[in-house]
Amino acid sequence: MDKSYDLVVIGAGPAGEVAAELASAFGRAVLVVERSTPGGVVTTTGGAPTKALREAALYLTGYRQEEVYGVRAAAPLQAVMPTLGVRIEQVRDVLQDAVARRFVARGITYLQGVARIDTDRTVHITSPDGTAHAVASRAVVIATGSRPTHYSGIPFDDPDVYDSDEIWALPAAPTDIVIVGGGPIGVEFATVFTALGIPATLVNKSDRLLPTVDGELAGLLAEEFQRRGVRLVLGAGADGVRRVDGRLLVTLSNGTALEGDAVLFAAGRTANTEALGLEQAGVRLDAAGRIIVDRYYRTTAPGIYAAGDVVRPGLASSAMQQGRAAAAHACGLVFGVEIDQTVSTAVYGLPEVASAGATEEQIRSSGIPYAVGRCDLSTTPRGAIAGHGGLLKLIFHADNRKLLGVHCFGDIASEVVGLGHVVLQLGGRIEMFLTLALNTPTYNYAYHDATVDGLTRLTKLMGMPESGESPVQRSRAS
Ligand SMILES: Cc1cc2nc3c(=O)[nH]c(=O)nc-3n(C[C@H](O)[C@H](O)[C@H](O)COP(=O)(O)OP(=O)(O)OC[C@H]3O[C@@H](n4cnc5c(N)ncnc54)[C@H](O)[C@@H]3O)c2cc1C
Ligand SMILES: NC(=O)c1ccc[n+]([C@@H]2O[C@H](COP(=O)([O-])OP(=O)(O)OC[C@H]3O[C@@H](n4cnc5c(N)ncnc54)[C@H](O)[C@@H]3O)[C@@H](O)[C@H]2O)c1
Repeated sequence: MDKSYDLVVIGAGPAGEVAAELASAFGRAVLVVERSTPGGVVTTTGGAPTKALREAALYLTGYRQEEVYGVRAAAPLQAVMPTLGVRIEQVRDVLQDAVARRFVARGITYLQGVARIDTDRTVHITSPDGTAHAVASRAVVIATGSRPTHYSGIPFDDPDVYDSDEIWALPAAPTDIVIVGGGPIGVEFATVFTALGIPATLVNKSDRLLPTVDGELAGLLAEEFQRRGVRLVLGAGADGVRRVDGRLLVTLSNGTALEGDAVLFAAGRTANTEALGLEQAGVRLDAAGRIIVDRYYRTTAPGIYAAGDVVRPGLASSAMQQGRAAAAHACGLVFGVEIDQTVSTAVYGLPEVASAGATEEQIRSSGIPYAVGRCDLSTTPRGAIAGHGGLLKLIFHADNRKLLGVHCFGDIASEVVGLGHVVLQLGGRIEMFLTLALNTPTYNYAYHDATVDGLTRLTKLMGMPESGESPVQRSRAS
């Protein structure tokens, strides 16, 4: 045995990093094993590179500024493509270096290699040069993440059929592209290709985009995509891809087919559980191949925990919360066990779509009486200056006026929902926004107008209930 640790963390993505840092902050001896680079998917093919790509594509092509200023200071596509690659590498380097530095600063031992767990929580590590290590640990956190799901019938070995890991190796701009999957990945890549002037078709099995997002915002995004020339094919699944006369043909469940120069398949992710020795270690998987955990992120094997995408592919934010909770329990710490139950998401489309809390569909089906306040962002000083519209939508309980959900469609929507997220966490009422001297011009000022709108609608409803379409929905389930 090379050494003994209090905690061995397998995987240096967001879940693994925060698990390690919490345990180390409380004086535990921690080893992180990572087969690739520090930072996980967020820094290699996920959150940071995709947003860096989007931001660079929008900036270099002047895409969203043309309709505001009437001129487009765009660089030609041939010049833009290499610049995008350079920029993404810079962002990756900054973030991977930052994670590596944090490990050093926090006294966490970091070892590059592939890890496998043995029966007695011994972890075997094979370094890139083939050197084998074996370490003992009081506890192990598995944070090995996920990868794109490959479905049978989809020829991923074709050089022009990509998943969201391989798309980064695109050698040149395709003449057009079919994107399969209308979840966050499909929406974000449709945004990038459209900004670059590459015709994109987006196919989604579900009859709407972003099935987990508030329907009103998903509808606004679909309208905006169509206005900008994205071809949307909703309610049809892609069941095959083949080559016909040099082009790719994507066959759909509705009997039709779509043609493209390239295909991006972005329809879900699969947990990385292979070759970890889980079976001999006693760690059980569910039917979808994900590690089964309890509320403390304990697996079915004593002293072995799992967190992040390997438990359920989701967001970096929730992966971090789970990693912290797992490490806290593994090390007997009380700090950090609580998980934020407010669902919060941000998808970086055209424009951003972000939410915290319940959607209108969820609230309606729960039978809670609710009201909605809206603000058209183009009517706020900040929106007018930017020249871009959008929507801030606040949903609140009609009886006690507690905020239930906040949804935003517009520039920096991912930042704007933060204020609502805090009020949701505090269990605050909608009028809490009126107690804040919200700075202007800011997009956050829209909370003021949306609150006044919501209260006005609520008062009208309470005072004079009437049939027909009402801005305030009183929907008590029978
Ligand atoms: C294209 C894309 C965009 C995304 N955008 C966002 C976003 O904007 N916001 C957001 O919140 N989330 C986003 N996500 C999701 C987010 O990236 C994941 O939820 C998050 O990375 C999960 O963190 P994790 O630590 O569980 O796993 P990962 O980040 O996948 O890290 C797991 C690590 O474990 C390592 N590993 C695996 N097996 C072993 C082994 N046997 N031994 C050693 N190391 C191993 C891997 O190399 C990897 O580094 C995006 C995902 C994708 C694919
Ligand atoms: N900004 C963000 O937060 C962000 C960005 C990218 C990815 N992610 C995360 O990464 C993970 C993967 O994202 P994703 O978009 O691949 O998956 P997803 O599961 O969120 O969405 C996949 C979509 O593809 C559709 N689909 C499935 N099979 C299909 C088929 N054969 N034909 C057509 N449509 C099909 C589904 O109906 C669904 O709408 C998610 O957990 C997501 O939260 C988050």
